[in-house]
Amino acid sequence: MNHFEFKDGELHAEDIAVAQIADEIGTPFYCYSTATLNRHYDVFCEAFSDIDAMVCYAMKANSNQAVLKTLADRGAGADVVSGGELLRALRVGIDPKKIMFSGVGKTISEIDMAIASQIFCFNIESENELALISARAVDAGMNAHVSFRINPDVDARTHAKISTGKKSDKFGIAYDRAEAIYRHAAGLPGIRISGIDMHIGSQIIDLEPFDQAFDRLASLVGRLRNAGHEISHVDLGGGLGVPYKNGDATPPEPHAYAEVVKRHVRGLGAKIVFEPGRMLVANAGIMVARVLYVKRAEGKTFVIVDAAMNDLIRPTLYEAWHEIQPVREPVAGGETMVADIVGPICESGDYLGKDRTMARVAEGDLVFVSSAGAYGAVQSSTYNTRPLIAETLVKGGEYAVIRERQTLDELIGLDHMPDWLEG
Ligand SMILES: Cc1ncc(COP(=O)(O)O)c(C=O)c1O
Ligand SMILES: N[C@@H](CCCC[NH3+])C(=O)O
Repeated sequence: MNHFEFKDGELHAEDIAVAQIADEIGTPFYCYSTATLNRHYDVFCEAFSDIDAMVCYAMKANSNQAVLKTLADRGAGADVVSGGELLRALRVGIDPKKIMFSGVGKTISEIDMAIASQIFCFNIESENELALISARAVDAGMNAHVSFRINPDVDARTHAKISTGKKSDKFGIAYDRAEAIYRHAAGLPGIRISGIDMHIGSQIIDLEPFDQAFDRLASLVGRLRNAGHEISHVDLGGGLGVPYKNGDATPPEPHAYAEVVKRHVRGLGAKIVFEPGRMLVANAGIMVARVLYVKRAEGKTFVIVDAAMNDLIRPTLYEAWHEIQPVREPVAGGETMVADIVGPICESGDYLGKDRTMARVAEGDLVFVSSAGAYGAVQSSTYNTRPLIAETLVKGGEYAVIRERQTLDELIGLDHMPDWLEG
């Protein structure tokens, strides 16, 4: 469900015409809907209302402070993967007791910051990280609450670049080594074991891999408890896919996913933690761009827009499909065209969509790219010295700019001239 709809022939974000925002702030920009964010969060939580669950939003999907605060105000905790994300979460007032720290490469300063903040838990991914966290906690005179991310060696059947639960992936502790590392951790100072964790990948549209992985994790929990370890929470990660393209296999609804979850963990008597990212924010956002040129080449038409791969890299990085349509509602039976929708960047990989049949557009028209709320703005870059674009948030009939478009002076000003080039 999302709140981007055509009304009176024009795309609206909730109750505001997207063209109005474009006229007022210029293009390109991201636009998010508060109502969709709230709705997605509520649907996910409702599916787990009958168990002890904690939802830690995987803020890597969209870490804008206003988006984060919208979800935090609804009750979300945060799954963070860097000191920067931790700071963002603390700054919007998320209770440290609802913050998990994931990731294979936590640095000393990030570990110190998380220990000092007394977060809910570190998800530890290696023996070396365990040793470092133990040492830093002892130095700080504190105990760090930890769980271990277990790699269940399950194929999530998603894009290879976003699959994380096979033993060939860099993530987690090998399933067969789990009991040994818990035994070792139990004897370390500064370490307080509190749970277990897994995350097998993203944009998963099939319940079977979840089923297999949860089954493996639940049996491991039994063995760890028999060995005397306290497993008071079980973190099942994120990964639930979202619909991007009409006609593709429909991803499972949260309640179907919840059934699989509960089948495996209901009897464990543990708090169940989730780290959803994409399913909360992907369809709560669009990217809006303006057509610069329509270029007819031999056997091909290119719609060149003012947004590019630096603003939304998913199409070229993961061959991802995002629906692209004009902001003015196409009339039934109107003229169509087949085109590649591309940006101004000097790479043939700079496209937002290829061979798309769409309503005919002309120079100056506005188009929008759907399902761009997750892994959109957060993965943007300034390649070709293109400033980071604005982000907006709509609520009812109002909108706010929640991140200004970067100015060229800000962008170029990040460079420093060494002494030998001065003058
Ligand atoms: C550790 C961890 N948790 C949660 C997520 C969120 O995944 P998704 O956005 O697919 O829900 C990710 C990203 O894949 C992740 O790496
Ligand atoms: N960036 C990826 C998802 C990565 C998930 C993070 N572990 C995407 O856009 O699909």
